[in-house]
Amino acid sequence: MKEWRRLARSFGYAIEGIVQTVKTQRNMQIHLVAAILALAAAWWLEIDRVEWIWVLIAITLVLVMELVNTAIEAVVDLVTPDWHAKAKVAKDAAAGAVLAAAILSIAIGIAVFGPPLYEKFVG
Ligand SMILES: Nc1ncnc2c1ncn2[C@@H]1O[C@H](COP(=O)(O)OP(=O)(O)OP(=O)(O)O)[C@@H](O)[C@H]1O
Repeated sequence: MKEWRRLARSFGYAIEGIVQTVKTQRNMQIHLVAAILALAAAWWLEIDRVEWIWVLIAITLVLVMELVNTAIEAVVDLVTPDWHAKAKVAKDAAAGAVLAAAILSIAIGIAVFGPPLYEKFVG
């Protein structure tokens, strides 16, 4: 019973981390809006099961990277409020990870939504 309570508490902290990131990080809010639009497009264009998996992977990857980026930013700010070359390396690399995930997501979006959109609007 105690184990279950500990597990539930850890789960609560994880949810808190996600909620806090959504509330404080503008980029996370942009990613969420993009994710909702992608899900709506997936439903509207009736993509198949494998395409759904790719869309869900793309969405999750970007959100995960933004969470990790936020965690790294917080730790760096905690360690050094002053300018530091290594702080720059850490923050820029974390931001680069988000960018790489976002570029992959755009590529997946084009591959999945491109053909059915073309079909719908161009014929
Ligand atoms: N302590 C620091 N030392 C050196 N460079 C820093 C430091 N803090 C921030 N930077 C530089 O400024 C950039 C922006 O940092 P900041 O913490 O404002 O992140 P951000 O990208 O604006 O994050 P967000 O808007 O998601 O909160 C970093 O990518 C890094 O290049």
